[in-house]
Amino acid sequence: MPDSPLPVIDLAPSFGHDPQALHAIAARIDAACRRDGFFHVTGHGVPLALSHHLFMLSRRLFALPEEVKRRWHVDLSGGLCRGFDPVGWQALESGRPADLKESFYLGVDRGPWDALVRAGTPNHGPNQWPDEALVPGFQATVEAYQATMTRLGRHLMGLIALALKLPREHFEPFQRNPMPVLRLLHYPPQSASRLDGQIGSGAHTDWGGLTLLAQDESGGLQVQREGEWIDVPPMPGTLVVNLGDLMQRWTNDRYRSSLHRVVNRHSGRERFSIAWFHDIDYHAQVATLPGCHDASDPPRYPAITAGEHIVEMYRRTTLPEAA
Ligand SMILES: O=C(O)CCC(=O)C(=O)O
Ligand SMILES: [Fe+2]
Repeated sequence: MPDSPLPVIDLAPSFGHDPQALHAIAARIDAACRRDGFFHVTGHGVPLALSHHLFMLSRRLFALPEEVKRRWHVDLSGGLCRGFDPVGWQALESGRPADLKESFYLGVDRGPWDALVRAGTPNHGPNQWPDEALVPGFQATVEAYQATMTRLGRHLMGLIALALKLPREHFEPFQRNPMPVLRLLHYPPQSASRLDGQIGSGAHTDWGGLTLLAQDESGGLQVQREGEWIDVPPMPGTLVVNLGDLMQRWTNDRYRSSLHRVVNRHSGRERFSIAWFHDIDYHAQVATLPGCHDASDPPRYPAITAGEHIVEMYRRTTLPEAA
């Protein structure tokens, strides 16, 4: 396995009952969250066959003709951010040209009877599913992956609570009816004809709770540390975990939501990744955690509603539809 400048944390012992092992993992997570808010995890329990299968289906999906993919364009999701977004839809770094990537967004598949949907909660509703005949097994595999990542995300939130010297269940009330997002990403090869300054994903921080990222072997993900871009190398079988803005706010800046970007440097090579944004309940109030403020370090941020923050960030990074 290649070396990484980020810690590689084996989660396997955290699924057992040895309190010392748990304490040791929580301490490593604490250090990683304070430094960059970025680390690799092994022993995470996500079956390799499941993520391989999802990568394979993602390749199949993005290989479809553009006009077919546009049948599930996000703009057809009725104001939800669900479905296919082509190159040109998003610029994560303001002032840069559109990111050189296309993606497919999937959320919790909620029908019209769902209480949050009936209440008109932004971004809550049904997915747009590609036709089963075009990408056989897509829905079943996505749902299996979503279930696995929901469990892992909750598990990690428990470890982060321990890292913050809070009860392991501290974040449970914020994840009763959450709004996680699965995003399949495809970075076409960066060609000579690309626009000036155009890269796979412009520099950004993630907006929500945790991101759990599976990347293929191409490389290209970079995180900013003390003003320098450092590579987050692919390490087969591991996931990259990074904290989003809400974790930084919650911890009063003790934990970091770091700038990162994707530069697909291999000419002629496409890159695939799968991001799981483990976001909390839309209506969850994120206010400075106990233990993260005192008289000498009062809360730096007002309380914020998780969903409102995330929906606003979608709005800010979506480009007006190119003609
Ligand atoms: O594709 C990647 O490696 C990272 C994607 C990312 O940072 C994002 O979608 O927020
Ligand atoms: Fe990101």
